[in-house]
Amino acid sequence: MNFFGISSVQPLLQISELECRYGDRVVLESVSLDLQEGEIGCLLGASGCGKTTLLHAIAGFQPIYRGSISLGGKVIADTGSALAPEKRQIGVVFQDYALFPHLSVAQNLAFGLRGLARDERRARIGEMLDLVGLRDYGDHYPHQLSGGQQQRVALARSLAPKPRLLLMDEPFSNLDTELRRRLAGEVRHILRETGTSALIVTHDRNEAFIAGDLIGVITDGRLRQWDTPEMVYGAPATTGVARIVSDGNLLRGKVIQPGLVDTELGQVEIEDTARPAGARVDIFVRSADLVTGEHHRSVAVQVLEKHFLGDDALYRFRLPGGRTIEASLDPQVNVAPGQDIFLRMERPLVFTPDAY
Ligand SMILES: Nc1ncnc2c1ncn2[C@@H]1O[C@H](COP(=O)(O)OP(=O)(O)OP(=O)(O)O)[C@@H](O)[C@H]1O
Repeated sequence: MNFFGISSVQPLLQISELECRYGDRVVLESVSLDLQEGEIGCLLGASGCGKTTLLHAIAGFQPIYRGSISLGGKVIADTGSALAPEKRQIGVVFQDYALFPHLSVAQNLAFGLRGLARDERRARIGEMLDLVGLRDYGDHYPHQLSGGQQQRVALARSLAPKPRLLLMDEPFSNLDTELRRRLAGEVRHILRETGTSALIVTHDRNEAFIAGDLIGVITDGRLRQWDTPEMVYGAPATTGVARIVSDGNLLRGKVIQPGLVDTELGQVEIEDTARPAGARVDIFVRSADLVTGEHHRSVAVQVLEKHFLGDDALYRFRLPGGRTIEASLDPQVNVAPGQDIFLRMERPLVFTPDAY
């Protein structure tokens, strides 16, 4: 128990000030995060930001330049030492499933269970197949399964030896959007059922929101925020995080009076009244938070494009100053390219300029 009466539980995974390099090039810098036993963390970020490098460092496939990684309170890697990957009790699921094509599903699962007695092994395989809903597929070969089924086998194979931590690198990226999101939900359920902690790399924010208790957003090799899905979405730490967790537009602004900002898209009220008149701010407005109709804060903008998407439509507008922005609006809004429409923003997110 600490001073506040909250028991301070030792995190399962603790990464502290981690730095990784390829040659002289720094690809991860000052990365720190804690993952508690049973928690699922999702790492989000654009291609090349360093997500896979981070997973590889945790798994033991990537040397670390600075900082440390601990599992269950024991350092498994720091600047001077590294525990061999096979001794870390960490399971890994890759994007390409990596199933052995010449082995049946049951034999694939048996691969990680070579230390067990035959009966125990058979029981564990049955349990795992049940868990992933493939009870009758033990004798099938990988090529006889759909992509989603293959990924479930890969998950079962990684969970079979009861790893302390499971790492998944873009596990669903070979699947179509609908299946990807459904599997993200299933994986969450399976990890919960087995009490397995996991870190999942993805570039699909919806997948991350569905699967994760915590979301980590990486831009340019730095972990900018490590927080609940609600906080990462509702209060992104930087404009870079905002861009990764939602579609929207970044506008330059200037505080005219505390609580009121002038931008290229007119004036907008902000909750933060601590910023003084004259201060420069960046305003991020989500595409879904742009509203049409006459209002004392609205500005006339020109419709450039309209793309019907079904439930909504994606519009591109030209602001009076010349730049373009995107908005997600009701497809029933009756305007055509070339026409003007009144637009204003709601729920602006305010940042100090250049807070990437
Ligand atoms: N073996 C390597 N040698 C040199 N540079 C590398 C190597 N592997 C990755 N990189 C570089 O390190 C950076 C981070 O790569 P990493 O694979 O971790 O990114 P990522 O976020 O997982 O990307 P993606 O989403 O495309 O898989 C990239 O700029 C990449 O080009």
